[in-house]
This record gives sequence, C-alpha cells and structure tokens, in this order.
Amino acid sequence: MTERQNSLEGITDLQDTVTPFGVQLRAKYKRTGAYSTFNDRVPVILTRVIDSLSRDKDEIVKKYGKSSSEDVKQVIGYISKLKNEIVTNKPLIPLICVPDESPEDKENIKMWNDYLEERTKIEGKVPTWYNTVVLYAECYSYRRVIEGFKLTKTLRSYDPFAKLKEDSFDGSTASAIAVANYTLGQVERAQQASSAELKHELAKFLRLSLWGNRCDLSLSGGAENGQIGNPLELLNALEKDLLVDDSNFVWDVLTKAQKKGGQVLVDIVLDNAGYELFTDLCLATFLTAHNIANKIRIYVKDSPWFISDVTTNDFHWMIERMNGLSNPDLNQLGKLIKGYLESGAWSIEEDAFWTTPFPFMEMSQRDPTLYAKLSEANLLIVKGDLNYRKLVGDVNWEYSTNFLEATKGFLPTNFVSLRSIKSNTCSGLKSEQGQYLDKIDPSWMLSGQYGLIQGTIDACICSKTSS
Ligand SMILES: O=P(O)(O)OC[C@@]1(O)O[C@H](CO)[C@@H](O)[C@@H]1O
Ligand SMILES: [Mn+2]
Repeated sequence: MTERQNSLEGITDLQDTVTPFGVQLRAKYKRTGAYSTFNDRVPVILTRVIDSLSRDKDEIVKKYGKSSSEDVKQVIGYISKLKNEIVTNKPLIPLICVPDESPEDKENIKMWNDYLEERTKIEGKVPTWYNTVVLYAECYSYRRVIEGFKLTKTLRSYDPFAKLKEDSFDGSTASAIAVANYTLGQVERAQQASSAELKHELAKFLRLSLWGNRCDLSLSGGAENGQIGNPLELLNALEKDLLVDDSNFVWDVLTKAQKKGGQVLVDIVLDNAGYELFTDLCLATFLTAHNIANKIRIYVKDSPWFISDVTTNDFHWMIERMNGLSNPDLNQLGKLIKGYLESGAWSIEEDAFWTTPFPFMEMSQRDPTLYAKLSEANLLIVKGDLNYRKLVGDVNWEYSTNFLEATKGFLPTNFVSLRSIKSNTCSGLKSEQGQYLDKIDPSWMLSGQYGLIQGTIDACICSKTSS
C-alpha cells in the first residue's frame, strides 16, 4: 500500500470493493477505475499541466505579453493547490466569481455552485473527491483547471492541453493518411455504389470512428496514445472485441429518413481531438458525399475538457494541419471538409451543457433548448466513454440491463453510441457476456480494448422528417 493510500484511509470511507450493481460510480470504491482516477490519473495530469507551464513559460510570455509571466506562476500555484485538495480528499469548494466576469461565465459559475449545494443536500454533507459521485467530481476537476486560467488576466482562454492534442494527431498521420486515401476512394464512388455496398461501407466507417475512441489522452494520463498501423487492416482483428453491433440500426434509421423525403439531419457529439476526430470527420464525409445525410451538426466542447476533447480551435487546427502537410490525400480531404463547413452542409456547434457534470437524462430539464435541438435530428451519434457514462447515468448497471432502460428517458431522437469501454459501466450486453469477460480479464472495462456500436434499437423513432 502506498503512503497516499494509507493517509486516505483516515479521511474517506474507502471500501475495498467494486461498485455495487445499480449504484453510481464513486472513487471510494477501491476496486474501480474511479478510484484510480483520483489516486493516480488526475494528479498525474495536473503535474503534467504544471510541468508544461514551467517548460513553455518563455513561449507563453512571447505570445501573451510580459504580464503573463506572473499569471503562469499564479496558475502553477492554483493547480498545485488543486492537486493537494484531491490527494487529501478535501471538500469541493464553490467556484470564484470575479467582478468583471462575462454574463455567460457568471451563469456557468452559478450553475456549478448551485449544483454543489444540490449535491450537499442529496449527500447530507459537503461532497469530497472520493466520496461523491465520480462523474461530478471528475468533471469538476476539469472545471477547476479552467478556473485556474480564468482567474488570470492574460491566460483566460489558454488551453493547457492544446499541444498534447496536436502532438497526438501528428503522431497518427501515417494511419490518418491510410484512412484519408480510403475515404476519398469512397467519395469518388459516390454515384456508383449500390445500396448493399453503402450499408457495408457505413458499418466500416462506424467501426473506424468507434476504434478511434481508443486514442483518448485522459485514460493514459496525458501520455501519447495515438494510432499506429493501417486502421483498415486492423478492423477484422478488432471484430472479436466489438461486443454490440447495431450498425444495421444506423443504416435503417438513415435510409428510412431518406425515403420519407425532406432533409436528413445527423447530429454528432464529438469526443477526442487528434486521430479520433479525424475518423469522425471521415464518417461524416462518407455520409455527406453519398447524400445519406444532407446536414450534419457537429458538437464540440466550449472549453478544454478531459485533456483530449475537441474544442472549436482543435477542429480548425486539424483542418489547417491536413491542408498544411505534404500529403495529397490529406490535403484533398482537408479541402473537402473545409468546403462542407463553408457551404453549411456541416456546422460546428458549441453548447455549455457538454462541459457540465450532468447525466444526459437530466438534459431535458437542465438544457431544454439543447434537448429540443437534438430532437430535430434523425440520428444522434454520441462518441466516447465519458458521453456513454453520461448516457447511462454513470451507474454500474447489471451488464444485461437494456440500454434504453439505462438511459432513463433520454431520447431526443434515435441515437447510437460509439464507445471503447474505459470505465465501470456497461449495459445492453447479452446475458453471460459481461460475466464471461469478468472471468477472463478483470480489467476488461478499463482497458479500452472492447467496443460498442450501441443504438436505441428498441425505440426506433421512424416517423421523424426534418425539412
Ligand atoms: O470519453 P473518452 O475520451 O472516451 O474517455 C475519457 C476517459 O478516459 O476519462 C475517464 C478517465 O479519467 C474515463 O471516464 C474515460 O475512460
Ligand atoms: Mn474524451
């Protein structure tokens, strides 16, 4: 047992168990990924932020001016304190509202502070890092990092993870080139492909986008985790790790919508920048080039989030990068994507809800405008592990619990989750599937090895027509 674990014993009611079934994940359950979130990962991530600020100080001063030197020091102090609060399991504290805060920031701070009060009531005491639900505490940890920068004068919009995200894409360019080449080949066949071929290819692009989700940086604590090899050649070998495959449902939803006439609208809630974003854009390109979707709205985060999540800046950075690299396929695909954005076939959408701690079942009350907007879409594609946790309320469901039951009424439209499994929550498996995996590999839910293409197949909303 490490020194930190010893000191934690005295200040939390740590339990040497997994999370009981039907209960929300909390870091106090020691045999879970939630426990390592605060015992290992987040402190390591914070140390990395501190190190990168010290390392990049001169560069920052050059870009943000002389007074940013003091701001860098201030943020380093802030993040060191935050790290200490976590490792000593201190109570969560309200966010600070400075006098010249923008109206949006004020509203956002109020939301977080109101929620702290709400959770204090629910739990009968002020939440602490290990004792409260980890979905809230983990989201709050990233919101605190944002606050560290917002409290400065010059670094309010500094993204401490930008370089990591950029390096991650640069480390995956050989794989991206292979996928770009394949995607362009599909685009060229736009008029000739039969319906059976398109269905087959859609399943392929869904898989590429799903397995792209293995490349997140928060699970690796910020350590490089890009894609290597030719992802198309890897697809067959990965098939055994695909636990649920509702690709046919996705095809059915889209083609039924097409037959009804009118516009087919697809919403994509993105997860990570770098190679994962690249695969998502290839999926979207496939849908647009073949007129399977007429309009695609792509949702990004409004602030740096869980290290690798896509912000608007990351999105634009990647297109610039694709156009700047000396590879004709990346250049051509980059131009195509830029064109889709310029023509309005695609749009980048920000919404503050994606950087809140709320499970999606609460969206209709907490952000009714977003819920109504998503309900305009024929299909919603939800990327990644954190979004899956939010979809199913971050509960340790019995594995065979129906996916729709686990999402507890969140159903703005048909949706599909593309997720490589990295946390202790999973629903909609065949009975015995999860128990079998528990037996052969106790950490199967944390490795990202296994994946889901999981749709709301039992609630097909097929009457929808957008115009
Ligand atoms: O949502 P993503 O990018 O697929 O995964 C984010 C993630 O790595 O971060 C958390 C670990 O701290 C886990 O919930 C999850 O596995
Ligand atoms: Mn992520």
